[in-house]
Amino acid sequence: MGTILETKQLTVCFGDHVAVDDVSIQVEQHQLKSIIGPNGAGKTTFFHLLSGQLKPTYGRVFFKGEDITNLSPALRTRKGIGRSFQITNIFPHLTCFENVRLAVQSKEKVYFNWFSHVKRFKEIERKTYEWLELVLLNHKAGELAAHLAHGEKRKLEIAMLLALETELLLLDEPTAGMSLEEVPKILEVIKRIKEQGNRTVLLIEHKIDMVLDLSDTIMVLFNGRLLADGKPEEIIENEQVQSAYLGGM
Ligand SMILES: Nc1ncnc2c1ncn2[C@@H]1O[C@H](COP(=O)(O)OP(=O)(O)OP(=O)(O)O)[C@@H](O)[C@H]1O
Repeated sequence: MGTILETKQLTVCFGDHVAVDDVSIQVEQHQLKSIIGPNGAGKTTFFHLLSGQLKPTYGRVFFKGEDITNLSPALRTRKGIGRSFQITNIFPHLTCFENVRLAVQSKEKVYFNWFSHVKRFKEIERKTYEWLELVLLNHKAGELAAHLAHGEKRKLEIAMLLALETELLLLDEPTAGMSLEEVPKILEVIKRIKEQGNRTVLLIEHKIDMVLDLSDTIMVLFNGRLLADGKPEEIIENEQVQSAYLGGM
């Protein structure tokens, strides 16, 4: 295991407002790190800087040792950084199966030999069902994505990110807008991804029980600054974190 993602003094200003302020972190490969902090702390802005939607005013982002600060979002995706975009990445008029198959196919090479083509097709189909199974959507394979419940759409989006062989998953509040019944299912999906052991996950989440249950480490942002970064038990005990949260509320 080593560091897969690193930020050095990452900073972004909107006019006079410093939304992310001098944040230096390291994320270990195959770990799950959560980002918590009160509303407006800079969590989503920090994700924008990692995925390339925003360029920093100052500081650098490194992925697997390579400086990616100036790369576009598309190039970062190709390198293995995938972000869930609150279901805007799915094709509503295709079935769940077709959505995931598109992602699987985009990672496969196509051969123009009839026999290998048939074999390849079966392999793509097998992989597609595997991803649907992992996100607990195999029973919905034939259903149009547009007809899914909100939580199911989020799971479909995660399946597509996994099928794209994303090494680093950026999940921004995966339970946002979900019904109470849907939340445990997304929790189960993230646990399954962790159990597979070959992805790194950065998770923004307000549900603190879920964060404590899932995280190897937690970083806390407050007014754009990194207030704490450590194991869940250290974060819970941290007095600055406690007062920031209580003060923030
Ligand atoms: N494009 C922008 N222009 C100006 N200010 C912005 C912009 N994007 C974010 N901000 C400000 O930066 C701060 C951080 O916002 P951000 O959305 O990152 O917080 P957050 O921690 O994700 O909050 P929440 O938990 O409510 O989603 C806020 O004060 C927000 O108003």
